[in-house]
Amino acid sequence: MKQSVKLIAGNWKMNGLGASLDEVAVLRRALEAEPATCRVALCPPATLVERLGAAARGSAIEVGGQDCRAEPHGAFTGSVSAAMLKDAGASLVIVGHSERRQEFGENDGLVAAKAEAAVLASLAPIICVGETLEQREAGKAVAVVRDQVMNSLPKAVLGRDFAVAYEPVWAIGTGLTPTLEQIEEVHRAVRAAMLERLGLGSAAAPILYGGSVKPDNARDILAVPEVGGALVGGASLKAADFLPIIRAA
Ligand SMILES: O=C(CO)COP(=O)(O)O
Repeated sequence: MKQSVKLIAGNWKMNGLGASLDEVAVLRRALEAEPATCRVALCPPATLVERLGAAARGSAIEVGGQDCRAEPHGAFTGSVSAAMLKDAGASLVIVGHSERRQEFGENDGLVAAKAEAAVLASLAPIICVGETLEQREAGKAVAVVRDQVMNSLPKAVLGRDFAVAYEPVWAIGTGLTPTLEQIEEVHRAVRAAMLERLGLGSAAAPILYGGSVKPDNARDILAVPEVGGALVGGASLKAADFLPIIRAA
């Protein structure tokens, strides 16, 4: 199923201080001069969500968080709830990024709970899945990703704004990408799993590709069937890199 409007989301990870908002101003001016034909979002560190929201206010740039706690509030030192991100001006939140699955031991059940918390707070979750290099080399990529989709998507996303992001762990920050055929194979499997899990109501939710998306490969990747956008790490930090990816959508 071809999506009409793609979503290009930038994940700044733990990069960016106040000065990075200059890049947002550059991006904003470029998009005001020539509007994007896709949705554009930036997910900065939590400390910058509010300021980035202010810098982007009135523009087409949406703001997102990079993670949220599944619980609405409580004694969870260092955590941020979905409602707090919403209150700070976010409209989206990434959940289940492989860096959190690996470094913080987050499993599919927790990711599903976070995605549910996000929709309850009226945030659109971007739910991440993806295989490790070991799993791909063992021929298990499709099975692993299918399993993650079946278990990381709560029923609560049905009828809501949400996206799934396929990010092969071995492609993140490495400059390596799967072939276009491999991307298509996994994206088709993700769509099939979404339909099996959630039914036809999930057909409009985009499936983003993430992992070493750059200005020079974005056009080809975004033209692959079932690729409904991109989740961009390193190349989202500078407007000069992010803008060509937006233009390729
Ligand atoms: O993890 C990613 C986005 O969430 C991808 O990061 P890179 O684009 O830097 O490979």
